[in-house]
Amino acid sequence: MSRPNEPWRLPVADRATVRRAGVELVKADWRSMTLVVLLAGLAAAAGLAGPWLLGRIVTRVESGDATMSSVDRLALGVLVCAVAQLVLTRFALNHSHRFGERALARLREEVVDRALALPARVVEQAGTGDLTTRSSMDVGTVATTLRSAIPEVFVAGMQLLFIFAATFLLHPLLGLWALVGMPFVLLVTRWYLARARAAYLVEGEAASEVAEIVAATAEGARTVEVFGLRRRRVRDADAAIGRAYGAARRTLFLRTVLFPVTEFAHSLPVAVTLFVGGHAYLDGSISLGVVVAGSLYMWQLVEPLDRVLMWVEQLQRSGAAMARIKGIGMVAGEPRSGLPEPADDRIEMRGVRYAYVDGHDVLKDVDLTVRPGERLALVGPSGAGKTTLGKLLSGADAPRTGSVEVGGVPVADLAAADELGNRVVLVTQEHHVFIGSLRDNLTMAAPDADDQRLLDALAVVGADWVKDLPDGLDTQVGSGGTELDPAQAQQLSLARVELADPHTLILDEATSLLDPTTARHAERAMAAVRADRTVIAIAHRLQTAHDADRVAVVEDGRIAELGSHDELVAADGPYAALWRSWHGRGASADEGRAG
Ligand SMILES: Nc1ncnc2c1ncn2[C@@H]1O[C@H](COP(=O)(O)OP(=O)(O)OP(=O)(O)O)[C@@H](O)[C@H]1O
Repeated sequence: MSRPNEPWRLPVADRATVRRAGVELVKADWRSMTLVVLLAGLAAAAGLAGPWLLGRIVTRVESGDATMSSVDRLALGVLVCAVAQLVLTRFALNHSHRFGERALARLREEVVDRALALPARVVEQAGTGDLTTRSSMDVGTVATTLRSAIPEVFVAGMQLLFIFAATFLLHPLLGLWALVGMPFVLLVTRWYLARARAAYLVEGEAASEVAEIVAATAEGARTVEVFGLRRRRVRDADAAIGRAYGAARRTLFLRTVLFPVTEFAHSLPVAVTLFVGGHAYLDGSISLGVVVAGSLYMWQLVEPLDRVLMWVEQLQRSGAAMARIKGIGMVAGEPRSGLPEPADDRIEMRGVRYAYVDGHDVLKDVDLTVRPGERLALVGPSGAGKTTLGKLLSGADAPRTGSVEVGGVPVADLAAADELGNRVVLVTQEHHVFIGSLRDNLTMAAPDADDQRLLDALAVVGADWVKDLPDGLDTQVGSGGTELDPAQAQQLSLARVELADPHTLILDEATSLLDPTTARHAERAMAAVRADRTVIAIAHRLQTAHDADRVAVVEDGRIAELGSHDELVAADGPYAALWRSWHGRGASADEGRAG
């Protein structure tokens, strides 16, 4: 699948990591797994008693010493064993599914944690398609295995072991012939296993590529239309689908060799037992009851062998899926535990360099100290690096070199450990309303907050509309629920900030799309949240800079000037020029301040 200009992809974990991950999932819930194995073993044993009892009935009838009551007793035994098998299997499956769901929940949480911890630059490089496929399709594949694979493989494995043992005990000759299909199974499984992991990894990667192209085309539909790129996108999508089709055909080919050969190998012992047993019966060396029981055992062999095989295939598929899921963590890194507590609220950037694309630094040796409680405005021409600076200050990404720390602890580490949200928060113009109740939307910022605290936070941002909601904090919002207008959505997200209670806000004051009345409400809500906090504002309006304690002028990835509005105007440097051009060429600083 290697192609020229292949895009950068998220990595894939090696076999040892996948094995360790599987073991850890089982270890985390080992009691439940032990119970499942025990129940499954008992069910398998109960299943074996049936053919053995049937064989005894045949032997008695054949030897002529069968009475009505002895046959009835044996038949009742068959029935009891069948019922016992049914009940034990039911409980084994019930426990195994519950184990699977718990393990899956842990895996899902891990995927979400790791995906959220991915540096923004990595997400952009990898594309959302790959990430989405890994966290949905791949998690789904592993889910199927977690729910059923372990108990099913155990049940089937034990059944096989017991059946072979029972056949040997019944008659060693029949026991030996029972193994006749094994060499075929071993050879074809070896052949398959040598190829399956690579083939399934390619299949997963091809699915990611299709998802990526579809997502990117949908997101950029207007651009595609405006620039007449439709044909090109269709061609790219066709090529990706073609590769996905080829990858799926390869895995299909592997299955079409594996399954028929093993089907044949499974049926072979039944035919051989009937043939060899029949001859032995005719020459009087074996009883009819033994041949019947032996054939029934061989017949019983087919189903667990089929199941084991199906799961071998599914395990390969989910091993590849797990390798892709664990690959996300390889970039995000393990969550760091035991981070020291920041000594204070001071934010320091030292010698920071940062690049989106290797070799093109967009921040170049930035040093900046933000004092607790101050209002700092970042200004500068478009593309100078203000937003990037904001991203690094908010821990969304780590610098390439240098450090960004709050109270002496790297902000990116605090963000990865989920410890930054109550210290430094980036407030943008995107105000996401999550599907769920209003309460859910708020408590995500403060899980322990009671209703009164939630209502107080809403009151701070002026969200009076909460009183009019039919179900109050229980009102369902987000897609499909009560529609919140842009101003309400902003108030909700600012109420979340108020609840998280960070000491520092980084405000990306992107040009607002709100209408004037809504903008006024929004401004009031924002002012309420800003009060008593350190504020770093990425300013698009110079009025913000004018009102700030200090202004940092960013030019070409560097801080060109730093000082108060008055100092910078007096210095007559780049800021003074910006200020003058905002007020009209030649305007005095006093006039500017009045504006
Ligand atoms: N995701 C990205 N991938 C590659 N380059 C990027 C990315 N985002 C920004 N850049 C580049 O980094 C540089 C700094 O961009 P940044 O958005 O930080 O500037 P800015 O000062 O905030 O600009 P604006 O005022 O227009 O928002 C620019 O040259 C921009 O093209």
